[in-house]
Amino acid sequence: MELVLELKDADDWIYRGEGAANLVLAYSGSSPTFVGKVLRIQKAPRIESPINGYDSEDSHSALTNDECLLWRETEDLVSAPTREIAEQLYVQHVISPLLGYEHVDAGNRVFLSKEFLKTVEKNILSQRPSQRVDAAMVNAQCDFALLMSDHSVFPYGNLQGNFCISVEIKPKCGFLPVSRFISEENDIKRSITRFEMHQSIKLHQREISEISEYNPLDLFSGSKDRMHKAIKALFVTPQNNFRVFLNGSLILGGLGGGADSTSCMIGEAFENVLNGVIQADGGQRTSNFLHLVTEAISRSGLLDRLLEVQKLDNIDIEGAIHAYYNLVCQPCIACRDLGGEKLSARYAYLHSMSSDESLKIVRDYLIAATAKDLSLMISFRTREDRDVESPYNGVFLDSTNQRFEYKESFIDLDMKPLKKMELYYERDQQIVNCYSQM
Ligand SMILES: O=P(O)(O)O[C@@H]1[C@@H](OP(=O)(O)O)[C@H](OP(=O)(O)O)[C@H](O)[C@H](OP(=O)(O)O)[C@H]1OP(=O)(O)O
Ligand SMILES: Nc1ncnc2c1ncn2[C@@H]1O[C@H](COP(=O)(O)OP(=O)(O)OP(=O)(O)O)[C@@H](O)[C@H]1O
Ligand SMILES: [Zn+2]
Repeated sequence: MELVLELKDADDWIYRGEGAANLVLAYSGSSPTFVGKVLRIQKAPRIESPINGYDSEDSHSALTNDECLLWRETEDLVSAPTREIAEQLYVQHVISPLLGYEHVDAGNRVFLSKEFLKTVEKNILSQRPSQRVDAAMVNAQCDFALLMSDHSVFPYGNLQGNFCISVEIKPKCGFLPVSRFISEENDIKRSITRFEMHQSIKLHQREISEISEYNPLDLFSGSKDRMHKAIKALFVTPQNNFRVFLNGSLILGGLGGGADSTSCMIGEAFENVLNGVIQADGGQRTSNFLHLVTEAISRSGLLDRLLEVQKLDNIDIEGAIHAYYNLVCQPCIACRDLGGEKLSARYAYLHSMSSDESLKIVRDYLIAATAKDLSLMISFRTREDRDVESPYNGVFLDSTNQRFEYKESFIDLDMKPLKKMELYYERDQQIVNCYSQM
């Protein structure tokens, strides 16, 4: 049976957060169908741009012809009647096998009445960050949303008296590119992470107020000490890379966007909120909690799996862009901009590839792009010794003598539009140039 949300349901849905493309609402009512779920609603930018994949004329059509070619091996995806359905199938058939079905929820479609959408948008307006409000609104043309597990709680509610504390990490790209197609001018990319370089342009454009202390290479290093260093850095400079929720309420980081660095006051407030969650004296709870997160992440090995998917980008955008122009059968803008016979010769190899090879490069690049932009949510609750049948992994925190169990899920697994390849190429150059100048 199709689920439909109508005006009468609107007040049960409260603001949980948002990114650039979607608004996420949590359920506060009592219907068993929705308890423990979130609703992910598409947004529409106030200024449309086809290059971002946003084009109202296009938004209800399915994939473009070139995208059908790209994803032709995933048959269902190509025959999907709308782009939204294709995107859901992408998560199911392309991403889940790579990241693990048990860590991915592709969601179920729920229909929304216009009145529901309008009322919800009005109800949550005051909680949305102003820059997100200025950039986009609810997509009124879209009459459905995705109903997904709320990863900041455990399914079927918490055991009595128990809590759920969850951490959301957007790790970004965890490796340095080694592609031979990176030009000499951009050699810096081989030694400085994209994340670090991106900070310069973000600072310059006042998107952030301070440079992050976080280094993705530490998080993905496999060394527990370095992972811990990364988690501590994320805590200090959460930006849009780190959030903590207690029973679904945000207790650290920015709701719907980035957050300023963690001041002493915020740090103290966080330490106080952890009272009753982490059994330690004041002053030690945060530190123990960050150890707990490190322990869980390093045990699970999920970041190794994620890194493998990110590394499907193995020739860098400076290589993949040429394959893109092969695929769309257009003159290569990258070769045009690079100019000079010597440079063109370097890329001639890419332009002489078979169409299957070009397709594979671009497909892998776009899958990697999803993996570089997703977030990982890890939720913890205490485990009693008697909970032996629990389906979740356990972790023991020596310093507090507490046993926890945790589950890990990936969110934000959107398919990136093929057209975005051009933007990726431009952005890559901008990031390197800005970093080099500063
Ligand atoms: O390119 P990046 O690294 O800036 O990533 C974009 C993200 O910026 P970030 O650097 O994480 O602050 C950006 O995040 P914010 O809006 O900055 O929170 C989006 O996730 C964007 O994806 P999409 O356009 O919503 O599909 C992301 O775009 P994609 O590159 O993943 O397509
Ligand atoms: N299944 C979920 N369970 C709990 N919280 C969620 C879930 N999905 C999303 N959220 C919350 O909502 C926020 C926005 O969701 P999401 O990242 O999917 O938006 P987006 O617009 O696609 O992001 P981006 O800007 O990266 O494209 C997340 O940062 C997270 O805090
Ligand atoms: Zn080229």
